[in-house]
Formats: sequence, structure tokens, C-alpha cells
Amino acid sequence: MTTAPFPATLAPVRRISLLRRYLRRPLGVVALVVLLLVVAAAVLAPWLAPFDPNFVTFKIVHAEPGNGHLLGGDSAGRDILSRLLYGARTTLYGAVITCVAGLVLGVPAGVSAGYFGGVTDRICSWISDALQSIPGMIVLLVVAAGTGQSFPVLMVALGVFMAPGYYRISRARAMAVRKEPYIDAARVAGVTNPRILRTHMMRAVYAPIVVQTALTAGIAIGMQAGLQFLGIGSASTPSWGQMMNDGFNTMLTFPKILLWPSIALGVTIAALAFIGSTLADLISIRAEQPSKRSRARVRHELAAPSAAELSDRVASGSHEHALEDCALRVENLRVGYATQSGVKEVVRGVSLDAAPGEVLGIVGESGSGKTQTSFAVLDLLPSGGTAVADGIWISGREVSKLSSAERAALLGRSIGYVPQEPLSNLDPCYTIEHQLVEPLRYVHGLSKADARARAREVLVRVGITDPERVLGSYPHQISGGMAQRVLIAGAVSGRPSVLVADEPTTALDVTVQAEVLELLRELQQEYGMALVIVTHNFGVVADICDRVVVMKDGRIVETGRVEQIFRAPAHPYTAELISASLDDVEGRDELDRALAHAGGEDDAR
Ligand SMILES: Nc1ncnc2c1ncn2[C@@H]1O[C@H](COP(=O)(O)OP(=O)(O)OP(=O)(O)O)[C@@H](O)[C@H]1O
Repeated sequence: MTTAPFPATLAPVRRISLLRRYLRRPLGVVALVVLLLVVAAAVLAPWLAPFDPNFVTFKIVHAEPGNGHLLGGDSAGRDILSRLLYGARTTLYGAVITCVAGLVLGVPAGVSAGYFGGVTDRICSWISDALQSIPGMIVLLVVAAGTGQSFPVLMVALGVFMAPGYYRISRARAMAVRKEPYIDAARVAGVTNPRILRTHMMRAVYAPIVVQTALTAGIAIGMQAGLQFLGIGSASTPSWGQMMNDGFNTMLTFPKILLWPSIALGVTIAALAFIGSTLADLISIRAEQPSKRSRARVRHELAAPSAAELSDRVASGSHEHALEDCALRVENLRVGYATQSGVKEVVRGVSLDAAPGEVLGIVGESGSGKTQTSFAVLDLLPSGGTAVADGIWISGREVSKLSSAERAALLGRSIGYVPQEPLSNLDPCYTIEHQLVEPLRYVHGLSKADARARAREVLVRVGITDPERVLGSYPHQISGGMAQRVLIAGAVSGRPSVLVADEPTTALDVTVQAEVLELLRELQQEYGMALVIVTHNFGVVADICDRVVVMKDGRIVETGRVEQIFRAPAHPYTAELISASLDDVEGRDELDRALAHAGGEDDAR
């Protein structure tokens, strides 16, 4: 097999550190600055505080700000600013203890439960559920009474109640990652469970845990203030909760005493919440939707190249038919994604067409932009992908300027799609009947009975001999080949004029592959559709296509009739792809010879 050349234009991936990405978020930066100021105030309290926080001067009882007391005095005659600064220490110290306790208890338990499942999962989940059902505040009051109001013990107890939050997140992540093939590969390679837990699993939970910690710290600070507000904790240790208690008693007469600790508490908790939210965006816990501005920037950059890039921006490929004779025509299509280091162009000026009754192959190595081209035609690009084109015509109608809703309305009616992975494209929760009948009812407006009859008819047409059984089956009850036939049936049931099939046979075994290709060919001829087949395999092209476009690095390097391309490929890349396919054929011949030889020896015996 010939090795495909490494794409010359593939830019190295530039990793941008989390901190640098964080610093690009204004709200996150403000929140971080606020938190750092609170931390600095706590650390530097002995130097910043103008007075001892417990020093009492009767002349500043309920004093207004002034006379050397920037925020005035409290009900006991202590300087409010000094107590606020020292109170920040207590607050942050308590939050750290709580978070560490929650982390230490929740994360290893969650990761183990998610990874091992079974008894471990049942026991850990039972404990977590039990902790969540206990009224935490009451237990904390009991703990406070039983431990002589020891602040660290109280904060550890609070951490125990925070552990289920960490547990649930770690368990869910570990359960998802456990099913990944690379975990099986690590097991097969002999990597031990403790090592898999330490490396793969801990790495998988790291991001959500960072976010959870920021949020837990905020909750811990609020709970801690609540406990201190209730009078728990040593009176000689200044805390924001105690200060609020003091202010609450004189709220109507001296409201400022309550105001300062409330502001400190509110601002600190808000800062932690914004930090958590920004981190959640950055480490993709929430799927980030590209903003309108970012889309417009990508569109502008794709449509208006800089002068230096113009030579590379000429459309590649050509048109074989007049516009009015095309079922599909694409002119100068570009697809790009906004990345941290600028716009990544994955389709760079593609022009192609297909007439009714014609089979067009889009062929190229992995990553050459075949799928992105077909997704742009279908308007099914993943979030973040932006397409611009001089025009896309489906059944003679220019669709590139239509709204998303109008483009969506074409799917299943004017243009159909057959995906690569048949089983993962069927919903495991619904029967095949439901999945075929619903689109016919809601997209094509058929009655339930008519839709069922049509579904049965197309199933028979795609070669399913027992349609009743298949209609009543769930996806896991049918084979991959049958699932692909079902998807083809769904795609052609609306009689589209263009059918796009993206590697429709890759996930199937060799005998089924040939049958599915044959079926596509028959349906295409019967319905007079233009069939666009995306493939990396010249064997498929030779089997079924009339014409072919060869793609490399997002551009078409060659286009022509299949016989002509096989006979005399004009581009060395095409020759290389064909020779890779022929290598396979030789391999097949050798295998056949070896099997014939083995058969002969058996007969002789
Ligand atoms: N969501 C995405 N964000 C950024 N880049 C993407 C995204 N999806 C695909 N790409 C990039 O687009 C390029 C073309 O991908 P495409 O899926 O079209 O390749 P392909 O030729 O169909 O290959 P394959 O047969 O392996 O699917 C690749 O470099 C890929 O990394």
C-alpha cells in the first residue's frame, strides 16, 4: 500500500494555554482580579489592617466612617475595616478546607465508581445519595456542638456534604470515558487499573473538577457565613458571618455595619461564580456556540482574501453540464472554522456539478475535505463551521443565500443523505417503523397509514425481504448492512433529486459493501437522481461512478470521467491514490491464489 503524502499545507496545531485563553475573557479577568484582591487582602491583613480586629474603643461604637476608621466602628467599638480584612482570612481558609475535603472524598470515589461499576458503584452511590438526603445544616450544628465549635472540623464536615457534587461529576465522566476504545486498548496493552485510573481517568475529570471547585468555594463561603451568622465559631476570630450578625441586630439604626460584610461576601461569591462559568466555557464543559461576530469574521475572511492569498483562492474543479441541466451545482465553495490562531480553511474553493442520473464520486485521502464539502452542500456543517460559495444550486434552485430553516426544508425533499455509520445514525430508543414513518408524516404530510405503507414499500425496494419484522425491530436487533438499507430507504423515500452518500459502505463487510453499492446504483437509475458518493476508495469509484473529482487539502486537483482518470491520471496525487487501490487488488489476487492452492492441497489429500 502506498503511503499517502503528508499534506503540505497542514499547519501545526498551536496550543494556547488555558491562562492565556482565560485572559481573553473580560468578565473572567474582572472576576479573577476581584478574587486576587480578596486573597491579597486576606494574606496581607496584618500589614493592611489599621487596628487589631479585636481592639475595642468605646468612642467608635456605631461610628460613621471617618476619624481614621475608614468604614467606621461596629456595635462593640471595633474597627470595621480591620475586621473585614481579617475576616477574609477566615473565609478563604474555611473555603479551602471545605474544597479539599470535598475533592479528597468525592473525586476518587466517583472515578472508581464510574470505572469499576458494579458493587463499588452501588455502595458509593448509596453513600452519596444518603449524604444528599441528610439536612446538612442540622448536622453541622450538631458537629459544632460536639466539637466545641472547632472551625477546621466544621469546615471538613461541610466538605463531606460537598463531596456528592464532586462524586456525581467524576462518576459521570468516568462512566463515559470507560467506554472509549482507548481505555480498552490500554487494558489490552496490559496497563493496570490503578494506572488507568491515575492517568486516563483523572485527566478526563480534571476539567469539570476545576469548575466544580470554583463553584463549591462560593457555596462553602455562603454556608460558612450562614453558620457564623448563627453564632457558631469563636468570637475572637473575626469573620464576615459574625459581622453580618452584628449588623443584622442594628440593621434599622446603623445599616452600614451590615452593608460592608454583605458587599464583601456578595462580591467574593459572585467572583467565584464568574470564574467557574468562564472556565466551564473554556474547557468545553458547555458546548460553546460561535458568536455572530465570530461567524461574520470567518465569512468575511473566506469571502475576501488578502492580496497575497489571491492566487490560492481561484476556484478548483470544473463544471461538466450547463446550469439548467444540473441536479447539483457548486461554485467556488469555501468552508472555514474559527480557531484560536485564526480561520482554518478546510475547503478552499471547490466547484463541481452532477446531472440527474449521474453518479459523481468525491475521492481523496482522509482530511482532504470531502465530508466538509458534502456537509456544506447539505447545510449540515457542525457548529463553528461556516460556508461561503458563489452559488449552490439544487434542482436548479440557488440555495446558498437561503435561511437555515429554508435549507432544512430541502432535506429529505430535494436532497437526501446516507451517512457513514449506519447503526449510530439510528436512534436506539425507537423502532425502525417509527424512524421511517415520522419523517414521511411530518416532512411529506402523509397520513399514518400511507406513511407506513410507503415505508414498507421502500424497505422491500431496498432488498429487505421481511419488512414487517424489520419495521417492528429496534436498531440493535438488525445487522449493519440492514441498518444501511434502512437509512437508504429513509433517504430515498422522499424521492430527492440529489442523494449524497458519505462513505456509505465503509462500516460494512466486503460482501455487503458490494450489495449496498449495487442498490444505490439501481435506485439512482430508477429515480433518476444525481448520486454523489464520498469515498477514499478508488475501488468504489471504479464500481459505481460515472465521473470523479479528486480532492487534496480542501481543493480539487483533478476531475473527469472515471475511465479517463483510470487510464491516464493527470495529477500525480490521483495516480498515487489509484495505485494504492491497485495494491489492494494485488493483495486480493495473492490471497485468492493462496486459497486456491490450499484448496488444491486439501483435494489431493
Ligand atoms: N468541527 C471541525 N472543526 C475544525 N476542523 C474540522 C472540523 N471537522 C473537520 N475539520 C477538519 O476539516 C478537514 C477536512 O475534514 P473532512 O471530514 O472533510 O475530511 P475527509 O476528506 O472527509 O476525511 P475522512 O474520510 O477522514 O472523513 C480536516 O482537516 C478536519 O480536521
